[in-house]
Amino acid sequence: MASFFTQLARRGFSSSAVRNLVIKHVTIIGGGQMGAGIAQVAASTGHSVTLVDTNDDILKKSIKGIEGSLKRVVKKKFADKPQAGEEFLQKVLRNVSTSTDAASVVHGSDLVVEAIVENLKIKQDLFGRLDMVAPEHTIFASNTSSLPITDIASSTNRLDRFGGIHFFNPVPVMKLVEVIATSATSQETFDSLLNFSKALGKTPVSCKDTPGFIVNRLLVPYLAEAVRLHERGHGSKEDIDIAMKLGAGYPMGPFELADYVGLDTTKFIIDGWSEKDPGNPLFSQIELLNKLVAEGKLGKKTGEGFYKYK
Ligand SMILES: CCCCCCCCCCCCCC(=O)CC(=O)SCCNC(=O)CCNC(=O)[C@H](O)C(C)(C)COP(=O)(O)OP(=O)(O)OC[C@H]1O[C@@H](n2cnc3c(N)ncnc32)[C@H](O)[C@@H]1OP(=O)(O)O
Ligand SMILES: NC(=O)C1=CN([C@@H]2O[C@H](COP(=O)(O)OP(=O)(O)OC[C@H]3O[C@@H](n4cnc5c(N)ncnc54)[C@H](O)[C@@H]3O)[C@@H](O)[C@H]2O)C=CC1
Repeated sequence: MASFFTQLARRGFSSSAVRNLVIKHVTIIGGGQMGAGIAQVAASTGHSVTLVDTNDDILKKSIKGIEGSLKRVVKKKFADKPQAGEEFLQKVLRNVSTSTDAASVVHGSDLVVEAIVENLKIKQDLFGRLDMVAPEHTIFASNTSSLPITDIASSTNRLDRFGGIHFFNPVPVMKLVEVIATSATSQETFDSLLNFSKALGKTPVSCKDTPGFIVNRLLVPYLAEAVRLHERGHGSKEDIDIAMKLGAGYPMGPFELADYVGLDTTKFIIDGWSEKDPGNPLFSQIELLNKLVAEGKLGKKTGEGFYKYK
């Protein structure tokens, strides 16, 4: 059945008539680490989710990943009730459907969350196409790590219904969501994204549309400096990782974390920022990172990055 807001939109009410959209159906585009994690958490909290990627093989892998991660959650949450745990798992999986054609599934969506490759042009192309077919009331949001939400939104005609919703990896575990408003994001859209984040059991913080928002503006220079410190011969990867875990209390050292995030995504972020701010030494090229990415060593997801995982 169409949601209340879909019905409103069909009757010609624009988003400005809707004070705070209650999000029920979510389309998530990109079934990689982040998209699959967001889909899992949204489905676990009773949302109906359509997960989109470029082909069925990737989507099968995404669903398998969601199932594996859910099993870890269920094992903990339903430790004394395995039958109830199994029922919960099956119910959550039933909340997720998949598609390789975003344009054909967004018609029923209250919210589209994009979690595809960190490339401005590709994100703009996607949202530009979806803007033509999505209902009036549908909110668009990007999970970008580093790109300006304003630039991504510029390919659409729904600047008031466009914001950033930045999750952290692994999504089922990390409690934070950064909600980003551009100068054109309406208060209704922003509130809907904040409430959606809370409905997922996360703690949202409000961010401006500035490079890296809050967390990555602080995290990226730290990670980059860790590699430079190593390149200068001032510490082994292993010692730097141990030092930051045992000395600063971080759950992962910088090299472990970069491998976990993905070195391709890491390189997209550094390249994008150094292009925008070429003189800034914080974002200068990192030879070791470039070499690993050129060799297809993208971190944990490919079995090797700074470390080996096989
Ligand atoms: C060096 C290169 C420099 C280049 C410079 C440029 C860098 C640019 C990079 C920018 C990156 C930007 C990315 C971004 O936008 C934002 C981010 O997401 S940053 C990443 C944030 N994440 C973290 O910091 C993660 C830190 N790590 C951890 O918190 C833990 O290590 C982790 C939870 C991942 C694993 O914990 P650990 O104790 O090691 O392992 P366990 O297996 O025991 O797990 C603990 C606990 O958590 C549960 N769990 C783990 N993973 C999942 C999962 N996928 N699904 C469900 N549950 C999971 C597990 O079951 C355990 O639960 P218990 O209750 O303890 O049993
Ligand atoms: N990896 C991380 O730790 C974090 C990443 N992010 C951001 O989330 C986004 C995704 O990152 P990951 O999930 O790590 O990447 P990933 O590489 O694991 O997954 C990206 C997925 O998007 C798919 N894809 C690419 N183009 C597409 C298109 N046009 N239509 C549909 N699907 C498409 C790919 O096939 C792939 O499955 C990026 O913008 C990244 O910056 C945000 C927070 C943390």
